[in-house]
Amino acid sequence: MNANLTRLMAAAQKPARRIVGLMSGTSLDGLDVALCHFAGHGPATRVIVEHFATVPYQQAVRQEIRRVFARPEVELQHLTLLHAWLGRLHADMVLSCLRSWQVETCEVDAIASHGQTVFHAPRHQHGRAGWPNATLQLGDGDHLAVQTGILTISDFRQKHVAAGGQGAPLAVYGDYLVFSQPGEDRLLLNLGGIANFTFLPGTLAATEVFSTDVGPGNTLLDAFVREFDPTKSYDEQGALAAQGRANEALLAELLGQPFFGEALPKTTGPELFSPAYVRAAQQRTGTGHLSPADLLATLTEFSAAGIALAVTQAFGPTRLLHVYVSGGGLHNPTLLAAIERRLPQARFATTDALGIAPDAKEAVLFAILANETLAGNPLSIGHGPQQVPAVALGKISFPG
Ligand SMILES: Nc1ncnc2c1ncn2[C@@H]1O[C@H](COP(=O)(O)OP(=O)(O)OP(=O)(O)O)[C@@H](O)[C@H]1O
Ligand SMILES: CC(=O)N[C@H]1[C@@H]2OC[C@@H](O2)[C@@H](O)[C@@H]1O[C@H](C)C(=O)O
Repeated sequence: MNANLTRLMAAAQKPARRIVGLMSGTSLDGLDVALCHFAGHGPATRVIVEHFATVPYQQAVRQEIRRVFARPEVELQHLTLLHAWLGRLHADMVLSCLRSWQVETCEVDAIASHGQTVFHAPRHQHGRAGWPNATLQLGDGDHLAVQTGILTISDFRQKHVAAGGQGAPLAVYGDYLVFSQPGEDRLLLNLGGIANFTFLPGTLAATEVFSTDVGPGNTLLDAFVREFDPTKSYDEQGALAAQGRANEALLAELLGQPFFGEALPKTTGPELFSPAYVRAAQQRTGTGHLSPADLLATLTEFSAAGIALAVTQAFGPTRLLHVYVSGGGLHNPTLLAAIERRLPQARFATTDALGIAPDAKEAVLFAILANETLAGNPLSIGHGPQQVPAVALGKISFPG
């Protein structure tokens, strides 16, 4: 048998394994690297995060990604180069994390790499009749495998699309396996560039589980803060928004986007929720004069309102939900306060209460997906339009 396959089978058959989960999200803040120790798979999965770091992207890296990020038209050569360049950059970042944690590459069974989303195009967003859902992540897994010498599983979203999904949210698989709790209706709310949640019923009925994007999280806040002050990349602690007052006319106009009326589950991205979208809404409502603080206050309310709308759409206004928050938006108290005010029926905590640091959660989720691809079986989750594709996700890259 090919030596790579022998190694793959050995990794798959181990009772426990170590997987490095990688996530670089729509905020372009950096690469999240989580070294996870797994025992078991499927509903018996036990995961411990041994080490976690966010390796920040240098400004120059962000600029290279922004040349193609969420843009319908790009320079094809640059896109091509980025695919290889990001693969190598991510490999260097993994190797430097492992060095600083004093972990040898031979002690790691696999890397689970999400890659960098550069364009997300679900059907409802691209609107081309007869064309499928589509999504594109860069940072090819072969480069990671060859540069690090570690078996790499990557490009998880394509199989989801191939099997009828929109390529996201993939959080549902890992959330279901590690965060379900009998007797507690849980909502795992992630506040990244885009906000999403997974519902985990206290009955543990897998058919009721689903995951959906709900609208912008931080993406618009970041974009306008950058525009007001290019030296900043986000509204530190939500301080600017806290100084302003939300403009109700603009808020209502922003919420008029048909995305908010669509059935759950659904996905979106900065392709739709962009500064251009906000400016057009400002023009229609004559609110182009808003101060930076008032605009940030309005956009912060917009993110909170999108989340509350989806929760109410799914569960009605009174259901008691235990919400566990993760993602960078957790560091924005103005955003959190707005969400809590709009969901008075919910109890809030962070995923720390569930044993996973909120900043590490998405990287851990991809490690869980790789663990399932290696050792698990396709999971049957959801029902009807909320059915989650029951497939093994990701592509396997051998180091040699
Ligand atoms: N101290 C802080 N104050 C305010 N906001 C913060 C702070 N730290 C992080 N954030 C927000 O969190 C964002 C990063 O969040 P995160 O890493 O969860 O996003 P992501 O994974 O890139 O997004 P997605 O989940 O949509 O792919 C930053 O861009 C910023 O908006
Ligand atoms: C296409 C894409 O990269 N989507 C991301 C993004 O960031 C948050 C939200 O939009 C979510 O749909 C998804 O990531 C998480 C990890 C997911 O798939 O569950």
